[in-house]
Amino acid sequence: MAVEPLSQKEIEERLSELPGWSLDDGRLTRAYRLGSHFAAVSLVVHVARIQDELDHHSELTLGYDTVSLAVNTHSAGDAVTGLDVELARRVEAVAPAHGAR
Ligand SMILES: C[C@H](O)[C@H](O)[C@H]1CNC2=NC(N)=NC(=O)C2=N1
Repeated sequence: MAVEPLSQKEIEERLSELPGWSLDDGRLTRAYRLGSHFAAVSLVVHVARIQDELDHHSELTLGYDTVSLAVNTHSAGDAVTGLDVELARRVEAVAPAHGAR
């Protein structure tokens, strides 16, 4: 299935419903802070499962108590698409249960 790049306006509309997410250097990005290193690892594992389910993968970075994501769609020429928004929404839905803020 071909995925189309979102326009700048479409990206801004989607971002208005994703607090904490922004467009940075052509990718949707968000950094979370967790309550411990183990909580951060746990969120990474959960995100990895979501990414495999969606077959869509961010650059996912683990710090001591931080988890950062940056994603665009390689198959759409590294544009931001609905797949990136879907991944962001799915991660937002589970992050609070890990104590992410
Ligand atoms: C073969 C596999 O489905 C593709 O390489 C998928 C995997 N994950 C992906 N992730 C992202 N961010 N963009 C892609 O185009 C992409 N393609």
